[in-house]
Amino acid sequence: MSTTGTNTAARAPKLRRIALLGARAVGKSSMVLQFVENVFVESYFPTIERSFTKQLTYHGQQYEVEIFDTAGQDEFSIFNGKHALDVHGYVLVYSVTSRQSFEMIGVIRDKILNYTGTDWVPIVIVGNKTDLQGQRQVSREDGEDLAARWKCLSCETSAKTNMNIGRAFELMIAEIEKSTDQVPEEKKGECIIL
Ligand SMILES: Nc1nc2c(ncn2[C@@H]2O[C@H](COP(=O)(O)OP(=O)(O)OP(=O)(O)O)[C@@H](O)[C@H]2O)c(=O)[nH]1
Repeated sequence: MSTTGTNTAARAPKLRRIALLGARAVGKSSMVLQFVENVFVESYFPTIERSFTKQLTYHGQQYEVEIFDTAGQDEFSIFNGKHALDVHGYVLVYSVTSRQSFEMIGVIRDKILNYTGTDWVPIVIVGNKTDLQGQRQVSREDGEDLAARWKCLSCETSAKTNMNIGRAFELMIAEIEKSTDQVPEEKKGECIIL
């Protein structure tokens, strides 16, 4: 049976670019390393900026996902052209053991919205380090309530035990697809310039 152009296009991997942003040491690099290379490293090396690529299949569609692991932010970090990334979606990571890191994702989201001049961008909120239950400062409900307010998706993860790491990236793809479904066909695949 011959393959039509449309079917071929449907099977071609879609390129999706994702940036991980959050406070220092919340586990952004650990999440990416667990997702891409299935490893967890206990030692901490502050990130400057790295990118990784991984193929995944979601709802029968192949994706080539380019992931930008960014340097940890604090309230004084300048969010400007230095961090300029062409991305489709943002994974905002906090640690469930740090209230401050939870508050930081609000600061980062405001910077993204200011920078893009929009009131909504595809975001997934991720509360990492759930294996450290005794040190919790942010409840699951806090994360869910924030996601409801921001109209985005959220989940909790542990990069250490590999809990929900794949799911966090799948939710990001889902959120991006939700947004690209709402734009005309010829605009699909275009990126938001951050
Ligand atoms: N227990 C536990 N430790 C974690 C988890 N994820 C990361 N860590 C540890 O937390 C520390 C910081 O992890 P990184 O992945 O380097 O954090 P980061 O957010 O990339 O840090 P920056 O580069 O400063 O932005 C490291 O010592 C990790 O081993 C987790 O899920 N559970």
